[in-house]
Amino acid sequence: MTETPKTALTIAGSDSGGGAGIQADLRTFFACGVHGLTALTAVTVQNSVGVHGFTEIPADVVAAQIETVAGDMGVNAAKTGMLATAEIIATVAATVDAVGIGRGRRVPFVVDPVAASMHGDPLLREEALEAIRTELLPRATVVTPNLDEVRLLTGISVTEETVQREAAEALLAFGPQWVLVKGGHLAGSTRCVDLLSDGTHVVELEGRRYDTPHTHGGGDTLASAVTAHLAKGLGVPDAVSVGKRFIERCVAESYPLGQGVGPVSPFWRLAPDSPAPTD
Ligand SMILES: Nc1ncnc2c1ncn2[C@@H]1O[C@H](COP(=O)(O)OP(=O)(O)OP(=O)(O)O)[C@@H](O)[C@H]1O
Ligand SMILES: Cc1ncc(CO)c(N)n1
Repeated sequence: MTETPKTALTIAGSDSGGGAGIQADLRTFFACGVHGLTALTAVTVQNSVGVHGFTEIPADVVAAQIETVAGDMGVNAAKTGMLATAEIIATVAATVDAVGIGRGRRVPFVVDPVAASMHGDPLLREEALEAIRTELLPRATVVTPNLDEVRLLTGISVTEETVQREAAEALLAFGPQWVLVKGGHLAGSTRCVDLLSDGTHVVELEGRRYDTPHTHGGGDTLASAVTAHLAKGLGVPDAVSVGKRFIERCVAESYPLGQGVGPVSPFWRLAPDSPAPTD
């Protein structure tokens, strides 16, 4: 018999194109050596060109998925992706509380406050933003907004790296333990810097910026890699640092697919000479 791997739960939407959402989360969990559990929140009709619509899953079914795997298999770390509506967000908040997931609890909780696809198509109903602020951010061990999400949540436009700190402070005021302000959308630089802060420790995670349009699923893949490494027992700064090295390589290995934006790729992890960044 093989030893049981750690488990990571993703609470997220499906991307029919397979590059983002729950599909990206599962392949990242696999690539990082943890067993992936899922609570599906919405089904998007999506390809490399954009999101053509979505249907959400009833909130009680989202809750039941979380409860049923947590009660039987146990969850070592969890993350959120697309949550679609204020009702689903409130239900997820109550359910993670009930099963011991979240800031200050046994199980670390990564909140990726997904608001729109990289094409600008909405993945969250407008009225649900306030629910992210009040229901999810206070429960987050780490929140991982991109720059558009930073602007929506705080009103701060990050146009240069120096403003990432101010944005992190503004987000910390909503109550998460750590904030990771991702810098993928800061154009015009050869480096790609994400800023991690808990208000006391501020860490600049610098990576190379690759000149590729194919970064679909990058945010989901980073948040999932962080979640996987939290599940394995790393602390937040180490899990984020490993996650950043993981996503950097996934962007380097991204590929074209379809007429639009191709996905980042964790396939390099399958090569026998490619140890995980923590190995
Ligand atoms: N061209 C690039 N080269 C290297 N790393 C990148 C590049 N673009 C983004 N990244 C990294 O990928 C991760 C995701 O960042 P980004 O800000 O793009 O998130 P996102 O907008 O949520 O992603 P998504 O494309 O899934 O919507 C970050 O660690 C960022 O630094
Ligand atoms: C389902 C889904 N979740 C998240 C994203 C953001 O990458 C996306 N495009 N689709």
